[in-house]
Amino acid sequence: MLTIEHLSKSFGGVHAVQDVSFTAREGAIHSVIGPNGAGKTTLFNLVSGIYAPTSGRIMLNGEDVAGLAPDALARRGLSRTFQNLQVCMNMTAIDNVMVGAHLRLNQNLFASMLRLPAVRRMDVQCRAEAARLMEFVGVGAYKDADAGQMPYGALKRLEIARALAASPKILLLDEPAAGLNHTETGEIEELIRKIAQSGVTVLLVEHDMKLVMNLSEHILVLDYGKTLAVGTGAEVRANPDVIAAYLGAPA
Ligand SMILES: Nc1ncnc2c1ncn2[C@@H]1O[C@H](COP(=O)(O)OP(=O)(O)OP(=O)(O)O)[C@@H](O)[C@H]1O
Repeated sequence: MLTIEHLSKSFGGVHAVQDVSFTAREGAIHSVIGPNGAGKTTLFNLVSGIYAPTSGRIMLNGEDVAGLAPDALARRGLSRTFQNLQVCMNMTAIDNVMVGAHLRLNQNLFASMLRLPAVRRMDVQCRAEAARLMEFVGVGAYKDADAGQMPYGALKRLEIARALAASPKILLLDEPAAGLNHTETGEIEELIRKIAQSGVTVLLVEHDMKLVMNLSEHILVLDYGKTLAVGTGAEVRANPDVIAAYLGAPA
């Protein structure tokens, strides 16, 4: 479904991602881990169309999508969340989720301005779907709330609902547990599992190792922009290079 081939990205003299290859299996949960500055965010930004690669290919369902903009990728079934919340606080929670659906829907501006019946019907459907997704991620109680009234943990879930509103086949989650307490992290773990069980391929960047190890079928470890190790949780945990990179000691 998603294959990254020899992907590299440099910023001037900084080689943030160097010759990274990776394949995501449909319906599975994959994680990208590595010490600070390893290149995880850059890799996510490449895959989600925020950066164009310096070299390499990003194949999504057989098409090279490297350099396509995020909205073009959303229409091809790839959406993401952000490490720092990208929720509009002056909008209602449900309107935030509906923004995600509009990435996918091909709305004619003229028809929208005239509020034609077909547009109104689509709006009603879109709102119902957004409400369903809010229930799915566990923030159904905030359907009528302004986003600004929601606690941080609920906003993290709201952002996931917005990404799901684009009906992705592959979902990139950038540090979904950042800033969450132990209980909330456990709940996010359950939610991510539920998303994968619904058939969505998940790609995760996360610093919480327990969450990564509990969830991931496959892990890519980056260090200084390069692939340090790949494998299952047990494999990467036992890898002396990975241990050295995290502890800062020679293997
Ligand atoms: N826009 C940019 N311009 C210049 N250098 C950048 C840019 N983005 C990232 N870098 C550099 O690329 C390297 C990889 O950074 P990146 O943010 O991808 O790492 P990371 O693994 O996500 O780190 P963290 O875990 O701290 O978020 C770092 O050396 C960083 O300083």
